[in-house]
Amino acid sequence: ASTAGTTQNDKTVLILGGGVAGIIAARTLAEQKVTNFLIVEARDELGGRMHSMEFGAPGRTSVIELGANWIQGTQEGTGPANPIYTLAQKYGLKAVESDFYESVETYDETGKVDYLKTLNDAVDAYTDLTVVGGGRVPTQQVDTTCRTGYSLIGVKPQTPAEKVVEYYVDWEYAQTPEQTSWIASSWANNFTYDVDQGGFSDSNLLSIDQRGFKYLIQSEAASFLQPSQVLLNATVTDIAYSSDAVVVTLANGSKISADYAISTFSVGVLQHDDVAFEPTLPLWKQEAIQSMTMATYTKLFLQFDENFWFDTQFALYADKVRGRYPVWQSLDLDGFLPGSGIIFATVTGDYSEAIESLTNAQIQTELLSVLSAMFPNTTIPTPTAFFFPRWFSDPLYRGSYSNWPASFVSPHHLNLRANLGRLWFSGEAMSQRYFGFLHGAYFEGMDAGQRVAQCVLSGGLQCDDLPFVESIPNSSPYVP
Ligand SMILES: Cc1cc2nc3c(=O)[nH]c(=O)nc-3n(C[C@H](O)[C@H](O)[C@H](O)COP(=O)(O)OP(=O)(O)OC[C@H]3O[C@@H](n4cnc5c(N)ncnc54)[C@H](O)[C@@H]3O)c2cc1C
Repeated sequence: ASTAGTTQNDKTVLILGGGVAGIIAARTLAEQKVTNFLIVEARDELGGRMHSMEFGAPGRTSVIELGANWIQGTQEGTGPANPIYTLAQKYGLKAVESDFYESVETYDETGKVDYLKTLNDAVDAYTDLTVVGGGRVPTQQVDTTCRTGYSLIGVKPQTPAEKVVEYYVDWEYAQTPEQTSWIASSWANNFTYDVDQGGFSDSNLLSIDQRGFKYLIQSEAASFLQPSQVLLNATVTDIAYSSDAVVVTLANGSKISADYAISTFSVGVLQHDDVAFEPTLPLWKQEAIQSMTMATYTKLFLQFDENFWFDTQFALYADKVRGRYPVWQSLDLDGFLPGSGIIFATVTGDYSEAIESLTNAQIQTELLSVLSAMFPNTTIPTPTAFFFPRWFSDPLYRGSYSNWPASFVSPHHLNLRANLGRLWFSGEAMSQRYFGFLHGAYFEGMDAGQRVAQCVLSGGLQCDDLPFVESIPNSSPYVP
C-alpha cells in the first residue's frame, strides 16, 4: 500500500475508512468492474474495529481481540448464513462455541454464590422481552425502552444478583435497558439469532485465532485489492461534497477528488466533528446522526502467572453498583488459550466512558479488588500484564458500536443512510436490522457498493438517491 503524502486525483470512488464496510464496498465495486477506487484509512492496517493485539509478559504472549470477537449467529442447515461466518469458513478461522448459559459461575461481593436459577429466569425473561418487543411492529405500537418493556412483562430487578443477570441487554447493546430501544433491539436480536424470524442461528463463535479475528477480512481484502487501491496512514479531515464530485482533504494537507465517495466512519466520528463537512451537513442529517447513540463496550485484560479463578468460560459478578465489572471471561481454558494466564472483564455504556478518564493503575487496583471479593480465600497476585482499549476517547471511533435509542424513529434511520449528492454513507450504524454487528457493516458495505456501482456504470443516469425526510413530524403531537 502507498502512504500519505501522495496526492491522488481523478478517482471514480473514494471509500473513506478501511473496516468491514469499506472493504466489502470495495469488493462490490471491483466485482462490477469499477476499479478506479481508493480506500483511505487513517490507521496502518485494514480491519477497523476488528482489531487484535499481542498481549502478555515477554515470552508469554497471546493475540487478543480489543474489538469484535464473536461471530454472532452462524447458520442453521442450509438457511441464511451470517456472511462473517462464511468468511470464517473460507479462511479457516479458529473460533470456538461460546456458551454463556452452560459455562458460567456466579459471584457477588462475598465470593461465590449460586444464583444460576435467577440467571436462567433472566434468560427466559429476555426471550419474552424480544418476542413482545418484536410483536409491537405488526401492531404498529410506539417504541419505548427495554426498561419499560421489562416492567411490562413483570421483570423488576431489585437485588444486585437480579440486576447483574439482566445485564445481558447491556452486554449485547453496550448500554442499559433505559438507553436501549425495545423494538430495535428485539429486531436486531431476532434477525440475528432467531431462525424462525429469518435469523442465522442462536450460536456465538468466539475467535481465538492467533492470526487475529481481523485475518478473515484482511485476507478477503488481499484477494481482490491492488496496492494502488489503498492509502493507509491517511486521516481525512474535511469532506467537500456536491452533486458533481467529492473532494477529501487529508491531515497532511493533500486533497483527493472523486466522482463519488462512500463514508464508512462510525456514527461516533460523525457526531464529534472529527471530520468537517463542506457545506455543513443539513439539519435533517445532523438530527439523524446526533439521535443515534455510539455506545462503548470495553474489555479489560489481565494476565497472571497462575490461573486461580473459575474453570467455566464465564463468571458473573454482582456488585452493589449495577454495571461495575459484571462479566468475566477466562481464556486460560482447554479449547481456548490454555496456559495463557489471561482473564478479562467487560464493562459497557456510561461505566466504560467513566473509566476512560482514570489511569491504568487506578483501574487495575479496582479490578484486583473485585477479584479479591470474588475469591476471598485467595491472595490475588500482581498481574504480569494489563491492558484495555479506550474506544470512547479514540478519534477514529468515539465508542465501540451504535445502539438505537427509543427516541430514534424510523425516519431518522432513513435520514442517517441517505446520500448527499455524490456522498454516500455506510458502516454498521446504517443497518436497520443488524446495527452494531460485523454482519451489519458487511451488508451495508455491499449495499453502498452496489448503489454507487450503479451510479458509475450508468454514467450517473440511473443513480437512485436514497429517500430522506426534511422534517420528521411527531405522529402523536403534544396538544397544548
Ligand atoms: C469492543 C468491541 C466489541 C465488538 N464486538 C463485536 C462482536 O463480538 N461481534 C460483532 O459482530 N461485532 C462486534 N463489534 C462491532 C463491529 O466491530 C463493528 O460493527 C464493525 O467492525 C464496524 O465496521 P465498519 O466498517 O462499519 O466501521 P469501522 O471498522 O470503524 O471502519 C471505519 C474505518 O474508518 C477509519 N477512520 C475513522 N476516522 C477516519 C478518518 N478521519 N480518516 C481516515 N480513516 C478514518 C477507522 O480507522 C476504521 O478503520 C464490536 C466492536 C467493538 C469496538
